[in-house]
Amino acid sequence: MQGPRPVVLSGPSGAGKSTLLKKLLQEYKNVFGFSVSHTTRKPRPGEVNGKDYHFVSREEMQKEIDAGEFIEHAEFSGNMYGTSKGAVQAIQAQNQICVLDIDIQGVKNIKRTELNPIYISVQPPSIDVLEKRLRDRQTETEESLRKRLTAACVDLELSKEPGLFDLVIINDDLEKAYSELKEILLEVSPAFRGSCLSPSLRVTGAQFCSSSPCRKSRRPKNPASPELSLLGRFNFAHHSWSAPRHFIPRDIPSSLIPFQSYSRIFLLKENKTWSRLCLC
Ligand SMILES: Nc1nc2c(ncn2[C@@H]2O[C@H](COP(=O)(O)OP(=O)(O)O)[C@@H](O)[C@H]2O)c(=O)[nH]1
Ligand SMILES: Nc1ncnc2c1ncn2[C@@H]1O[C@H](COP(=O)(O)OP(=O)(O)O)[C@@H](O)[C@H]1O
Repeated sequence: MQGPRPVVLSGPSGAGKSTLLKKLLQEYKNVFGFSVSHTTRKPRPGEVNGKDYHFVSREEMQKEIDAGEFIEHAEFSGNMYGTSKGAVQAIQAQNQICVLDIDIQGVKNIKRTELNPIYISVQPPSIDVLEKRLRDRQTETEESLRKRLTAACVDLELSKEPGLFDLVIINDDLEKAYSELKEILLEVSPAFRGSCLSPSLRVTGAQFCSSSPCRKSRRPKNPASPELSLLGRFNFAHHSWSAPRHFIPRDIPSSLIPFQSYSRIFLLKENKTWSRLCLC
């Protein structure tokens, strides 16, 4: 699989995955792409075939699974769900960060593949709150609500397995949970961090790059801005960073210190604030 590292959001039904994802996809339209799963469950009012899910029959889905077209699939609450290879490839072909919303069985199955995503668990503050949210959502029958609550208890127990998730978000206050999600992604996804730089910074960087040959590891003679500094260089041969410390002014926040996915890191100071500009 190519492209930026995908992101998996998992957690009990009703925990708030779709709500958080919608906000993320809305705020960062061309940065993230949603992996549209297949399911045999019936569409809910407002759900669009091909956008929310590919709604298919059990026979159709089984046929495609047998043909090896799925990365993973699972049975949840009496229906089949699965991620097709095509769903992920469609996002990666656009160089977007692919986001998957899958259950805990899917997480375990994806771990056996080479997809290598970042695993985030979204959890409710309590089972009682989860039940209330699911009831208020008005999408479930009493029977499917019961099944989801039972599955939620299993999910919350299994998700305690050390190392299964990279991070857990407790979705109590929505805005707080969303901020946490963005912070986590900024921390762990170089592709997201790169996309958060303002276009003006990127343009400055491009001009800067053209006037400064990529092979040179010293500070360029004529930087586009006197406040633009080369922070570090990744040595692909030794897989190590060289960050000449004397280039780093004291007021740079530690969150801007080099990350191993870039060959060069520049910093730009604008309005007294440091921004990182990453160039490969
Ligand atoms: N394994 C797996 N789980 C999926 C997939 N798509 C959705 N799910 C999970 O299936 C569960 C039920 O999804 P859904 O019926 O949309 O209900 P909701 O999560 O309560 O909105 C959720 O936990 C989803 O994360 C998939 O492709 N694979
Ligand atoms: N932090 C929150 N506080 C209150 N309600 C929330 C919160 N997050 C989500 N919800 C609501 O809870 C319900 C379940 O959220 P949803 O995103 O559909 O969960 P999931 O996709 O994990 O099944 C939705 O009606 C949603 O509007």
